[in-house]
Amino acid sequence: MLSGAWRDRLHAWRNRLLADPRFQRAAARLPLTRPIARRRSRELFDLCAGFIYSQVVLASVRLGVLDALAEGPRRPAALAAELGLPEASAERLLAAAAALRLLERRSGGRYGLGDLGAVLASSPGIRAMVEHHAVLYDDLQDPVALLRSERGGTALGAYWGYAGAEAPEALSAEQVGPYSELMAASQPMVAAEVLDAYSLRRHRRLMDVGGGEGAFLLAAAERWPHLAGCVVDLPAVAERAQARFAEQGVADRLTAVGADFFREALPGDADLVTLVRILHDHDDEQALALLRNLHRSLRPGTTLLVAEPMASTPGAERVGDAYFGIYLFAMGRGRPRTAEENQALLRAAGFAEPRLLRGCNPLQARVIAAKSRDQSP
Ligand SMILES: CC(C)=CCC/C(C)=C/CC/C(C)=C/C=C/C(C)=C/C=C/C=C(C)/C=C/C=C(C)/C=C/C=C(C)/C=C/CC(C)(C)O
Ligand SMILES: C[S@@+](CC[C@H](N)C(=O)[O-])C[C@H]1O[C@@H](n2cnc3c(N)ncnc32)[C@H](O)[C@@H]1O
Repeated sequence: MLSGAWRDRLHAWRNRLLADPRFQRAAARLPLTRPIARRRSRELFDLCAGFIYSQVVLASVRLGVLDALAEGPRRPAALAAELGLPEASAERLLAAAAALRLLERRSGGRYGLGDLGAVLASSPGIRAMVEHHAVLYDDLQDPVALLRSERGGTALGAYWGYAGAEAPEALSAEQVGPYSELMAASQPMVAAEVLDAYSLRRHRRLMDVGGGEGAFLLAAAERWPHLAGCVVDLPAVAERAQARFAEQGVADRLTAVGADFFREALPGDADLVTLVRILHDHDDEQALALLRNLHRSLRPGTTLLVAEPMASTPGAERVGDAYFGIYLFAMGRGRPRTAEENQALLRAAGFAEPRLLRGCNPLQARVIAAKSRDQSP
């Protein structure tokens, strides 16, 4: 094993080599290194141009290109009028979207859905996120100013009304509506990952803490019809959940409780508790306070699942460290934690045996299971 100092020397040598234009030209010419050189230059180009790709995705979603092509391939001229675009603009957008594999060129000058476009067209959750990113775009206009600023005071912080609120329990229906809708739209992707990672067969009662308008609880109850449960969230959000349960005719099995999860006692009758996309919203001190408050409410042996995207996840570093790292920074509080950091927080709050579950796709969430401990002295 190389020591840290030797590894640093090796990296310094590699970086000098990579920065040398003669090495770059030679690597691009040699048949053995050419594929690597091309891949690296494409990767760097993509990092520099990613904002344009994102806007092509946004335009395709907003103009309804994907919906239109979900019905079958079309020519640009035929699509232009429907999209409300001049023909030349439609051609430019369709060619860009095809290069990004949202679309594919088909025979006779037509375009159809590409493989990535087919997934995007089928997912209201991803589309809602694409639209939502407009809020973050404003805050990222000057990333250096954002990074130098005191955290808070951003458009994204205002969007997530509870972030930095003195009295989150007083948030109004108007303040919680947009984020609750966004969370509900994107929840199916997360719920699938969590429910595939952990079987609820032997559980009877699920409490989803910070469960929004109940989308995760509904997905769990649909997969496991024997299950009853409740959502705990801020009063204005719990009202939305209650209305949803009534609308779906499951209000006898699923209920909603309005409470501040930092300060109030939570119902203690569940044998499974979930925190889905919750802990990373909060700085360490608050996350620990939440876990401790939760632990106080639970019977010993209750299972807790923590599910959220995590930092340093092999193969999903860009999601955890880059996307959610910057997203939560702009939001004004919280950070993506590694699985190990989340496990340490759980132990510090009194939970035992935290273990990372095997999942299918860590992009949406990784899942940690732990148990509440006996708290009697
Ligand atoms: C021959 C054929 C047909 C195939 C052979 C090859 C083959 C097997 C291909 C597989 C194809 C396939 C099934 C692909 C599936 C792709 C999927 C499911 C892609 C999913 C993509 C998901 C995305 C892009 C999700 C984006 C989510 C975002 C941006 C979430 C943001 C969340 C936020 C902002 C949350 C905020 C909450 C807060 C505040 C941080 O707490
Ligand atoms: C990022 S959302 C996650 C919602 C849901 N678990 C999901 O994954 O779709 C965070 C949730 O925590 C709730 N929340 C924030 N602060 C809270 C507090 N102090 N007490 C109760 N709920 C709170 C919010 O209202 C929101 O529904």
